[in-house]
Amino acid sequence: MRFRRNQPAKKPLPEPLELDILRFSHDGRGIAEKDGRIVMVAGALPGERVTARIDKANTKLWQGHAMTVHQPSEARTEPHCAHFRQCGGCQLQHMTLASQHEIKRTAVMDHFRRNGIELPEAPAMIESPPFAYRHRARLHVSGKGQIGFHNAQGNQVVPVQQCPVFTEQLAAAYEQLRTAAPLKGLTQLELVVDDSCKMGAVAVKGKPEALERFHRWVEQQGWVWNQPLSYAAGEKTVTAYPGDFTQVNRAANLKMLETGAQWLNLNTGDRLLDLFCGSGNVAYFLSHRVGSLVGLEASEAAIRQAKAVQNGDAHCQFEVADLFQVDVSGMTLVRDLNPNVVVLDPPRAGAENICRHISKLTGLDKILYISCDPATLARDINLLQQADWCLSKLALVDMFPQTKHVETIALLEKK
Ligand SMILES: C[S@@+](CC[C@H](N)C(=O)[O-])C[C@H]1O[C@@H](n2cnc3c(N)ncnc32)[C@H](O)[C@@H]1O
Repeated sequence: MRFRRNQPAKKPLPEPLELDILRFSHDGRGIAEKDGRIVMVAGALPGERVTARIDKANTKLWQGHAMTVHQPSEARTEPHCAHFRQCGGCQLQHMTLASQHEIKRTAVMDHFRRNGIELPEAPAMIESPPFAYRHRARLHVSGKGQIGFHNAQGNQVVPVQQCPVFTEQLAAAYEQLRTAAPLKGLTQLELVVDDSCKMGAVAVKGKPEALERFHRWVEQQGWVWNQPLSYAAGEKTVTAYPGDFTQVNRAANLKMLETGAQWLNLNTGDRLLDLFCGSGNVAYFLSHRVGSLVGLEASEAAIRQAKAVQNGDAHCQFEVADLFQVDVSGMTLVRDLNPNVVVLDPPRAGAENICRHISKLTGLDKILYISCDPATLARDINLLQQADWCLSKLALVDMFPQTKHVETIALLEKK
């Protein structure tokens, strides 16, 4: 016989309550205070009085969502998408683009302040079309074979019919996929459209027979799943397989690269080291402006693509490297390059290890840091400042409108 220990009875959640929303959280929720406790309310804006249902209650923090808004803020707008609230993809569709920019600016400045960096002024925002910007999407499939995005908790697939942040071509392909593709047995797939409107779709996770069936269907549509797609990078064209990293917002990506190029003001005497280079989006945008270039990246597939588009660019070299493990200053390829400019474009984890050691590259005088996570960017810039680097330019890039995410680009110069 097995005995169960008595579990303490679960405390019931508090009744819905009326709250005055005081400020934003970094992820776009409204913050209120009640009896010395912080209450985070999804779908509520500063200045609003709302009735909120509490979904999670700890001693010091309650979390919930707005059921009724009694005094709407001027920053409030009607969400475009019927799935807003259920779908975890967008968090900010209920607010104007100007307020979205304000929260993103505040979030970046707060992260910098926490790391001891006071910004003299609010950084500029490189803007993007607010909708129809996304040319690539990672999608999930439910047990019933319905396709969509995860909910905010990441534990359920929301069967999305249409997504307003998809470009027109991606939206048309999504409709075809949703209504006609054999999805049962898959759990994750990626859909992408390249700069020549060629479609790609690759099953990422699922049962082997479901993957095979899906890829046969992809081929029947004239789409690709195991061939590279093409993207403009300035004067060059880079390629990447469906499922591999490419910037999701092509228009904002180009504006960001133009800003970076202007800040760096490169010439043919420059030697550029591009770390986390992917298949060469940044490297090829800048390659014709520099004398020599080395790109390093962990993905073998991406490096193969970067090498494949060199077209006689003998001054560009690309190699596979795990940049979280190696000290780049010790690599022969890097020592031979003797870079004076580094581009860093790491994943969300940032580039802490590199920032601790980068000053060993004694010829270096400029670092362009492109980041998709302001928390790790601020941590890394703090490290660089301690090693005699000075933050000389900073801009935000609205790479993911309607979502809480923001891209940031920073120029650091040696003191
Ligand atoms: C934000 S993407 C930037 C890619 C490229 N610069 C671009 O614009 O397309 C980050 C890149 O870091 C690579 N990466 C992730 N972990 C890595 C590691 N440990 N070492 C080297 N590269 C890594 C990813 O494969 C991805 O290509």
